Amino acid sequence: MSKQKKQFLPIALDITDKKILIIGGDEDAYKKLKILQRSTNLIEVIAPQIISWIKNSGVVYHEKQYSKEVLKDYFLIYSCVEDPAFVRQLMRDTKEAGVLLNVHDQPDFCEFVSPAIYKHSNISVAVSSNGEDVYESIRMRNQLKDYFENYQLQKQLIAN
Ligand SMILES: C[C@@]1(CC(=O)O)C2=NC(=C\c3[nH]c(c(CCC(=O)O)c3CC(=O)O)Cc3[nH]c(c(CC(=O)O)c3CCC(=O)O)/C=C3\N/C(=C\2)[C@@H](CCC(=O)O)[C@]3(C)CC(=O)O)/[C@H]1CCC(=O)O
Ligand SMILES: NC(=O)c1ccc[n+]([C@@H]2O[C@H](COP(=O)([O-])OP(=O)(O)OC[C@H]3O[C@@H](n4cnc5c(N)ncnc54)[C@H](O)[C@@H]3O)[C@@H](O)[C@H]2O)c1
Repeated sequence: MSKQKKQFLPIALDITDKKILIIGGDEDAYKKLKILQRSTNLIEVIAPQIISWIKNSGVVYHEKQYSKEVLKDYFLIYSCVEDPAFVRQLMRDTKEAGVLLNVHDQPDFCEFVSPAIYKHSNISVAVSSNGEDVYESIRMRNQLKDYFENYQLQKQLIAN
């Protein structure tokens, strides 16, 4: 039987005073951290080995293995670990703890996916392909970014 296609709902979540956990401490985790830092400072990282870029980014980090007891302290979990056995266990743990999980670059395992975002003051434009074509999302976000930046520029020119 063919697998049912996933459906993702684009929404905007209130993350005020809510901590986000990134599991994994390599370059992928760093990229994810930089994206999340555009929206919040309440991010923590856990991994047995953490690269210095992450350590120097001002984030709270825990240089140790993840264990499921930590999940209750966080609102969202982003995993940047490749090991499939680890991911399978993490999916069970997050389900049990009732916390939402994003698995970096693996839509089949994601309970939410990250859109490509353009943010200007209070306006956010978020593009998602329902987890199907991230390159198209990034391309479209970049086009929208150009459009909005030109629009801002034109407004400034008219005002002066
Ligand atoms: C938008 C962004 C947000 C973010 O990550 O926060 C994001 N990916 C970004 C970058 C990026 N991703 C990849 C590269 C190539 C370089 C590299 O390999 O490193 C780059 C470019 C780069 O890193 O510069 C590879 C990739 N990504 C996924 C797959 C698997 C697949 O498609 O099946 C593959 C392998 C594809 C292949 O086969 O080649 C999957 C996902 N990536 C998503 C989001 C979700 C879908 C969103 C949607 O619905 O469209 C989803 C489903 C899950 C998730 O991760 O949430 C962020 C842009 C940040 C920004 O520019 O602001
Ligand atoms: N079983 C497998 O198939 C398997 C397992 C591991 C890695 N790999 C492959 O090996 C390559 C490189 O592996 P890698 O070591 O860079 O990837 P990795 O996914 O093991 O590690 C990525 C990051 O996650 C962290 N991490 C690993 N286990 C963790 C845990 N229990 N708790 C918290 N953080 C943890 C690491 O410290 C690292 O920072 C990848 O391409 C991957 O596909 C395959």
